[in-house]
Amino acid sequence: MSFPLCPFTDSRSNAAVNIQLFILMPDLGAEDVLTQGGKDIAFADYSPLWKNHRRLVHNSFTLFGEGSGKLQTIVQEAAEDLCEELRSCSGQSSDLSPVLMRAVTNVICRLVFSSSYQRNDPEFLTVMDYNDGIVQTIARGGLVDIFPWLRIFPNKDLKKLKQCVSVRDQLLHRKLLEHKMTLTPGEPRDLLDALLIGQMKGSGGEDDITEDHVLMTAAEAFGAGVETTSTTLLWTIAFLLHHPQVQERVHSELDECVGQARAPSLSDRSRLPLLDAVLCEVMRIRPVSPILIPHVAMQDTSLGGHSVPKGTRVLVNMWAIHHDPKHWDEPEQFRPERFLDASGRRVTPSSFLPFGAGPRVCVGESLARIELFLFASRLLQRFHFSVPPGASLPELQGRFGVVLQPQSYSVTVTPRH
Ligand code: HEM
Repeated sequence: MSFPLCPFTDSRSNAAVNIQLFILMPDLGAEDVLTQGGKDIAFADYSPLWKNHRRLVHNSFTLFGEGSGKLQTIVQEAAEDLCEELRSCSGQSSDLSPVLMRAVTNVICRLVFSSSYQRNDPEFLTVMDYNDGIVQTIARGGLVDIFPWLRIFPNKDLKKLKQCVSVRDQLLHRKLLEHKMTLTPGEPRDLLDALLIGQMKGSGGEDDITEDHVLMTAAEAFGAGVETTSTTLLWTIAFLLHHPQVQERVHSELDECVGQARAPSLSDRSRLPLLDAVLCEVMRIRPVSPILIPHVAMQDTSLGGHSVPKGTRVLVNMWAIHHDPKHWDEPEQFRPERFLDASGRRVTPSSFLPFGAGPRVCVGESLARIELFLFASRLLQRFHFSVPPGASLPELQGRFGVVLQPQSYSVTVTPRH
């Protein structure tokens, strides 16, 4: 029997459960440096403290998300800046990656500590610089520390990582102090405020978060929220270059349902099912996190007939789930229609899990979906994307950095109106 293999690991999945099992090995350092030994959410062990911490973050994303419209305003403004930047290089061959990265980083800066930056603001350049340093050193290390069975993290990368993390922590610490001095309990302005209020409300129990948890959560919003979202947008444009007829249909949908006079808003989402389906199909065919984040068995158990001793590191092979021919007809084909029913309404197949599932499902899922929709809809409302004359179509194989990303490619951006 053959199984859909994730090309980015060398392990065969078990088709019944699509899970890969590894014996837990000692951690090697980078994860500790990044998170002060698990004071974030993603790498913290399951515990009452982690539950409380995650709840605080989830509640603040909900507060700023669909309900209040604050996040919509932040993303729409960032999308406007992005469009202006693209307009200035229209007709030229461009690499979208740094432009998208800047736009998404700016959203996270506003959401986390309410700073809104111009492109060349020195503080913004510092943020971009240390984030890039962290991403590059981790990617070069082959994710060894996050996936520690791979190999020892090279020392020079660990040194560079420590430098970047130190600059990051100094900046976040300064923001934290400024926030403490201007905080109004009951009126959180951003994620830092919401976490500080959560910390102040602690009852002195074992689930109280500390100031270090507040700092590491702020840091994690960048680590988990920038590369994932900007890379998904990059994949979206790459697939639309390969499928120009799909791009045309998305343009028509936007013209009919939104027009040109105003920016798309979240209330348009249900009226733009094709665009929504394109984003889903991109996350199915190229999940940026194809083996999620490693999980650990908390007790002896079994999965699909394999015994799983307590402490086993468990990897969920999302790549295999998203490419399993039992669930997806011709899984290698890019077909947004999979996510539409016969009357064109959006549907969600049960084997579609780009944000994971269960208690450790991505805590930024709703935030990410809002960003993806608002950025993609505004970009496609205003621009046509094409392959520059003489250039090749983007390579769709992908490469594994911190996330699964496309090889760099160039695109010509042409204003539509
Ligand atoms: C397209 C964008 C994104 C994708 C595809 C994505 C995907 C994922 C996946 C697959 C996981 C692991 C789930 C598991 O192991 O079971 C995860 C976890 C996580 N994500 Fe995201 N993510 C995205 C954006 C974001 C954003 C914007 C944030 C926050 C600003 C965020 C914060 C987190 C955190 C904190 C965790 C760890 C959750 C926990 O362990 O409880 N993510 N994400």
